[in-house]
Formats: sequence, C-alpha cells, structure tokens
Amino acid sequence: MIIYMLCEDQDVIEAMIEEAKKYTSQGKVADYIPALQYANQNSLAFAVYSDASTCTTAGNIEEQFTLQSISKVITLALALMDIGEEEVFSRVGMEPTGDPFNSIIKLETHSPSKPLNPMINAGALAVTSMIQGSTNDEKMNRLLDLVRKLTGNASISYNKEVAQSEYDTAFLNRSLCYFMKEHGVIEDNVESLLELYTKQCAIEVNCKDLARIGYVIANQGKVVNSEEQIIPLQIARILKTFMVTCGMYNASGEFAIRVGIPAKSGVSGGIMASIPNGMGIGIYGPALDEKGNSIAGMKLLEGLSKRYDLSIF
Ligand SMILES: NC(=O)CC[C@H](N)C(=O)O
Repeated sequence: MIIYMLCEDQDVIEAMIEEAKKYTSQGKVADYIPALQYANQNSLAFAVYSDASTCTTAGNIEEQFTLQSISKVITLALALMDIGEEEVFSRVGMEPTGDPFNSIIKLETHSPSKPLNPMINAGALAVTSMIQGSTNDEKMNRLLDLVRKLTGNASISYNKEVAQSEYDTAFLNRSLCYFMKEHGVIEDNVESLLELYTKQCAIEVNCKDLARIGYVIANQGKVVNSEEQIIPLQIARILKTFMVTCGMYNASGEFAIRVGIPAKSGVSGGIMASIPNGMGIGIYGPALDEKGNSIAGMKLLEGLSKRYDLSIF
C-alpha cells in the first residue's frame, strides 16, 4: 500500500521536513502559559510508528514537550473506561463548536449549559473531573499508567514547572470551571480540579511517544500482534471521531479537507495523528498559527497526506 512508503522514503521525508520548516518563522510560540515561551521556534520533529516499531523519524526526535490539549484524548479514554459512555456524554456533548478552544460563549448561549465536546477546554475540564480516584495523586497516577501503556515508555511523567506555570495563570480555565460549577456540570473544588488538569496537560513526551499513542488509537486500541487491549475498540473509535470533528480546534473542518486524517493538536506544538488501521504520527513544531495549531506541522501533514494518499475520505 502506498501509505507504507512513508516508512521507506527517508530522503523524501527529510526534504519535506526542510520545506515545512520554512513556515516556522511565520508562526508564534505560545506564551499565555509562561513556561512554554522558551520553546525553540524553529524546531520541527517527526516520527511514524507502524507494525510495532518506530519506522521513520526526522528532526530532533528526542526533544521533550508537553501534551497540552492532546491529553484531552487520553483523559476522555480514561473517563469512558471508568464510568462508561452514557454517564460521560450526559455531562459533555459530542458537537464541534467552531469557536476557539478556550471560549466560554457556547456555555452561556446553549441550554443546557453542558460543554459541547470533550476537546474544548470546558469539556476537557468536565472530563477530568470524571476520572476516578480518591485523591488527585491517585487520579494522576492512573492517567500516567495509561499514558505509559500507550507509549510503551515506563518513564513518562509530567513537567512540574509547566504544570505550575499554567496553574498560576489559568484565569480563563478557572472562569470556565466556576461557570460550570454554578450550572451543576461539575461539583469539584475548582482549585483541586485545576491542579489535576494542569498536571495532565503537562505530561511530557517526545515525537516517538506521541506516534505510538496515535498508533494504538489507529489500531482499535491495541498494538498489532500483542494480547493487551489497552483501550476498548469502541472507545478507540470514539476518540478518532472526535479527533476528526474537533481535534484541530476551529480549524478542524479545513484540516479534514486538506489533510483528512484523525489528529489532535496542543499549544505546545504537538500534533498526534492516527491513520486508521495503519500508523501513528507524532509531530513537534512549537511555532503556532493564529488558531493555535503547529504551523509547520500542519504544512507537513498536508504534504504527507497528498503525497501518500493518507486521507480517510
Ligand atoms: N489548546 C491547548 O493545548 C490548551 C491546553 C492548555 N493547557 C489550556 O488549557 O489552555
């Protein structure tokens, strides 16, 4: 199949990375979380995971970055495994918003005021509040265990400095929480929920780890030829669907047309993509476009999709 050439065309991929890298100068590193501002604007790294190994890499693939919004996919998986579809979707919806990820507007104008989907901040905060455990430490450890299984990397942890930096400045996310608490969407102590959420967003990976997570989601929740079903099939399907409809914030429609691969981005500059029944892709390029997606990462994925016919549509 043509997509498997992705694992063989090292020279072509290197050339495509160099081409996409030119766009990094047009983007901007996120600084509303102060600790993120030190990222290297010109970085672009890429890894593909297929058939139980990393098959292609380019750029500085050892560079570590935080998951940020990509963590929303994993907490959704955990909440669905913990309390089931019916309960989760009674408290968070399934529809794209067309608004920026941190917008409060639909919470106020929609009735009932439950968040429209789990990929926007309001929805993700509500999902984080559903993770089971008697303390935040226990909840965080359960989440880290899942990320370690998904990456196959037992040393995964979170970046304390980034978590603290976001916690100290998360005024908008605090507002979303208080609004939801007023309307009975969440019952948590807001500071405690934010502590867990900011740690979740600060889970640290490299491109290879990210590609492995994308691969497991692509392959219905398991590593091919292994026994362990890390995520149930139906949940892996739900995750991919949200990645298509809401994964790239309010650029998801355009991304579906130009690239056509289930994907999720984060403001640290990560993009995780899942080619159904095929490969996982991990990209890190911290220079963002105006909607908060990695500018060079988007260009790279668009180029790859065209060249290797990766669109699922
Ligand atoms: N888009 C993102 O990656 C947002 C995640 C970030 N931690 C926030 O809540 O603002």
